[in-house]
Amino acid sequence: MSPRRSSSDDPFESVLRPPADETPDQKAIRLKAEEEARRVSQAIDDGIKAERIERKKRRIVRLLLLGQSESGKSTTLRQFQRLYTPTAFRQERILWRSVIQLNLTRSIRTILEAIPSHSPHSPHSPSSPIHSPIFHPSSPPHHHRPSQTQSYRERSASRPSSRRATASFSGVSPSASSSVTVARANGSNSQTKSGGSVGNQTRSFGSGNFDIYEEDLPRDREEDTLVDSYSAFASSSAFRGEKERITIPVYLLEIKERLSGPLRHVEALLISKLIPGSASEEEGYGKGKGKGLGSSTPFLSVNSKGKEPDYSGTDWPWANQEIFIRPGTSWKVQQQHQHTLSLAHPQPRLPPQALAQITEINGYDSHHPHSHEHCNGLPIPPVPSLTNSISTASSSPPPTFFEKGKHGSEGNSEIGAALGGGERGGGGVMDIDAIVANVLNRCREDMVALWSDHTVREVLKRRKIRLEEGSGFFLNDIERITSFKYAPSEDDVLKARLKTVGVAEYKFEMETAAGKESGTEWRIVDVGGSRSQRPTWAPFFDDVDAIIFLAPISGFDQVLSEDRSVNRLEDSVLLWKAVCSNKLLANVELVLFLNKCDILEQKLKSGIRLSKYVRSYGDRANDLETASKYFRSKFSAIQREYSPNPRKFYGFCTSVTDTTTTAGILASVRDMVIRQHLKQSKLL
Ligand SMILES: Nc1nc2c(ncn2[C@@H]2O[C@H](COP(=O)(O)OP(=O)(O)OP(=O)(O)O)[C@@H](O)[C@H]2O)c(=O)[nH]1
Ligand SMILES: [Mg+2]
Repeated sequence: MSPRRSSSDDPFESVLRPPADETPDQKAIRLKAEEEARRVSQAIDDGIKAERIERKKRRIVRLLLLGQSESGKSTTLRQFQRLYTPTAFRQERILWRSVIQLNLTRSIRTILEAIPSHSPHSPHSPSSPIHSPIFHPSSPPHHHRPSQTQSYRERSASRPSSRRATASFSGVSPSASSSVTVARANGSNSQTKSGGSVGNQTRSFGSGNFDIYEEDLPRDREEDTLVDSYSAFASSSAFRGEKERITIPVYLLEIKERLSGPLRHVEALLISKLIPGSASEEEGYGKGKGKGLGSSTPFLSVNSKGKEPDYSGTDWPWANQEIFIRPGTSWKVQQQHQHTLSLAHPQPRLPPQALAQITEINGYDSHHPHSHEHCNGLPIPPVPSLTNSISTASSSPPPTFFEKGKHGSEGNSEIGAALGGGERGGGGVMDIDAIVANVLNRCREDMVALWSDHTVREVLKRRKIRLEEGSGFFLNDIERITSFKYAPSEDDVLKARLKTVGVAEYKFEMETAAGKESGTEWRIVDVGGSRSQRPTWAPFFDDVDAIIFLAPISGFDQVLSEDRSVNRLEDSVLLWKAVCSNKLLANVELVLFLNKCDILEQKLKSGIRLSKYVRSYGDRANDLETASKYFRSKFSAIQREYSPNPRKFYGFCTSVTDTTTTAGILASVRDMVIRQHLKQSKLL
C-alpha cells in the first residue's frame, strides 16, 4: 500500500493538501500563513506553560481529602487548621459548642430509644405517668432499686446457619493478590449503632475480593421483637444471666420520660441554630422522606403559643437523620451572626481572616439536588430569627426543673415553660445558647445516671449498640459539657461530628513558622464521603497535587449508614482501588491514612476477632500491630496493581483525633507534598 494512498484515508488530507496547480507565489503566501499559525499556536502553548510555572512559583499546593463518610476527612482538615492556623482554630472553637451539645444530646436519645418503653398492659403507660414515691432526682437513682420492675425477654430464636454470600461490584475486577476476605459471625457484639451494624443485613453481598459471611438475622426486626415481648412485671430482681431477662427499673423509665421531651427540644433548637432552613439528606433508607422542617417544628410550636411541644411519634423530622452542613451555608458565619445578636452570651467577632478561610464552591453546589432551600424535594419556609423570637424572663431567677419535686411528664411541662417562655412572661431575650445550656444543665444528673447505669449498659450491650466507638462520642464528659461555662477544648473539636455534604476548599495562609518557611499556600479540599456525594469528587481531580485517602480500618465489622448492605471495610477497599486506577490521578501523590486505629485496637482488645470478618487474615495475632501491618500490605498491593504509572506508597496508621501522633504524620505529609510539588515545578 503506497503512502499516498494511505494518507488519502485521512479526511483532513484532502482539505489541507496544497492545490495541484499552486503557483510559486501562492506557495510562498501559503507557507508564510502556515508559519504564522505555528507561531501563534506556540505562543499559546508558551502562555499556558508560563501560567503553570507562575502558579507553581507561587507554590499553591492543592490537597484533596477523600474517603467514605465518617472516615475522618473533616477531622484531618481540623488537624491541619489546628497545626498551621492555630489562632483561627482557637477562635473558632466556641462555635463547635453547639455541635458537641448536639452530639451529646443525640447519644442520650439513642440510649433512651434503646430502653423499652411502657408495656401496653403496664400501669406505667403514658396515660398513667409514673409517680414513684421513693424516687427523687437529687438522690442517685442507683441507690434505689424499686421492687416494681419492667422487663423484656431477649428472643432466643435459633438463627439460620452460616451461609457464604457473594456478589460482584461493577467496575472492579477481582484480584487474588490484593484480596481481603471479610466474614461476619453470629452474635459477635461487634457493631456500633452510629455506623450501622453488620447485623442489619438481610441480603448477601461481597465481591471476588470480599466474601461476606452472613449469619445474623436482621437486627432491627430482632430488636423490635425484643421490645414487644417484654412482660410488664418481671419477678426477677436483676439479671438472670446472658440471654435471659433484663429488668428495667422504674427509675430508668422515669428518667426516660423526664429526658425525652427536653432533649428533643434542645435538639430542635441546636439544629435550627446550626442550619436555619435545615435540610435532610435524601439518601439511605429508614429515613423520614417527604418531611420538611417548616413551621410545624417542635421549636416553633412551643415558641409561638408557649404550649408544650409534641415530641412523640414519627413526626419528629430528624429522628433518624444525621445532621449535615453544606459548605454553601457557611454555618460558622451563621453562628457568628447569631452570637452577635445574642445578649446573654456575647461572643467576640471572628477576624475576617478566619471567616475568609471558608471558600464556598457555589458553582458546583447550586447544581446539587439537595440544595439547602429544599428538604427531600420540598421547599422549606424560612425559619424566623430564633435569637430574637425566644422570649423568656431573663431577669427572674432561672426556672427550677426538679427542685419542687416534680416528676415524670410534669418535669417536661416545667421545662417546656422555661424554654418557651410564653407562660413565664417577661420581656427579656434569652438566646439559644443560654436555653440549651440551661436545659442541658438541668438534665445533667439524669444523663449521668443514665450513662453510668449498669442496666442501661447491659441493654446497650444486648442491642449491640456501642456508642463509644461511634462518631461524636461525649458521654464520658457529660458533667463538663453541661456546665454553664463549657467551652470546647481542642480535643472536643476534633471529636465532634458534623457530616459534610458538598465540597469546600479551605485556604491556608500558614501562621506557623514551619508553614511560613515553606512559603507555600495550601488549599485543602474537603468532600462529603457518603455514596450520594461521591460523584461530586471528580471535578476536583484536575490540578491536585496530592490526595490523602482515609480508610477507617476499624469498620471491618460495620456497614455504611447510607447502605446497610455494604461492609465499611469493603467499601473503603473498593474506593481505594477506584482512586488508584483513576487516570486523571495517575501522576498525583497518594497518601493513605489507615485511620481509627485507636478504635481498631479497642475492638481487638475487647476480643473481637478480625479473622471472623476478614477471612484472609487467618490465624495472625489479633492485635493492632499485626492487623495494621496486614492492612498496610493489602492496600499497598492494591495501589501497586491498580496505578496506571508506578508510584511510591505512603501509608500511615492513624488516629486523626489524636493530636500528638497526627502532628508528626501531617508534618511528614506536608514535607513530602512540598518536595514533590517543587520537583514538578522544576520539571515544567
Ligand atoms: N476515635 C476516633 N475517632 C475518629 C477518628 N477519626 C475521626 N474520628 C471521628 O469520627 C467522626 C467522623 O469524622 P469526620 O471527620 O466527620 O468524617 P468525614 O470523613 O469528614 O465524614 P463525611 O463528612 O460524612 O464525609 C468524628 O466524630 C471524628 O471525631 C479516629 O482516628 N479515631
Ligand atoms: Mg466531613
